[in-house]
Amino acid sequence: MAQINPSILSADFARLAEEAKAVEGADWLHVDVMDNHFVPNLTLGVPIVEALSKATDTPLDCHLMIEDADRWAPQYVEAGAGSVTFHAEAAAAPVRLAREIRAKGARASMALKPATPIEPYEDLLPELDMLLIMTVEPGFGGQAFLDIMLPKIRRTRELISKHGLELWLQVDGGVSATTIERCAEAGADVFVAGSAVYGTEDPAEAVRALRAQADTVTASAPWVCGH
Ligand SMILES: O=C(CO)[C@H](O)[C@H](O)COP(=O)(O)O
Ligand SMILES: [Fe+2]
Repeated sequence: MAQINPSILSADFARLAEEAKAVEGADWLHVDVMDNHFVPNLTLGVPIVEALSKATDTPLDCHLMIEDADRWAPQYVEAGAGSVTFHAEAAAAPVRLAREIRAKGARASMALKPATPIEPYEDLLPELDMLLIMTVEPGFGGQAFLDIMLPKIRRTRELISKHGLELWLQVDGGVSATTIERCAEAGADVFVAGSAVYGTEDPAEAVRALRAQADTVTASAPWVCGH
């Protein structure tokens, strides 16, 4: 079954706890951490992740768009994140970092910006629980989906299959009712959606509708393992 991870970036930051509860039933709550250095935007950090993890039963999927990921990522596990994604471009020692995240008890995930190819990271895939392919330039919600990322999603799915891995393949950026099926057809099975969830009247219903739409594709996909 496809997983839908609503991005809190598109929620009302003055009511974060209520907004987190509004999507209970989603698989994970996606939390975008930005430091105004790795990306030109600033959002939230460890204390807010800690507060959010106490405010909702939905596990937190922390997407760290920050420099010096090696130093900071483990702190997000300690703050209560169930999955921590660092950027390949921001990690000095990605293997050591992934092992540290796993050893602390969270799922380890690595993200690639649009211009970063997957191929140099092929041998690292067994160290990861999820790979995130950005389908916009990271930094802001509400941007248009980059179709040119579809071949990279496809190639990544092929590498995962070739190595017989149970790695989740996440897409993030511009995922909506008009783009989710293309992502699923290319091989994604975890879908982040910000504006397509929180920009609607009924975020919980938007999550259900997106999941049903993705499942029309993933239900028959050979790569989908029992999530
Ligand atoms: O990582 C992100 C931006 O860097 C966000 O997760 C993403 O943009 C979600 O928002 P939307 O679905 O509106 O594109
Ligand atoms: Fe994100």
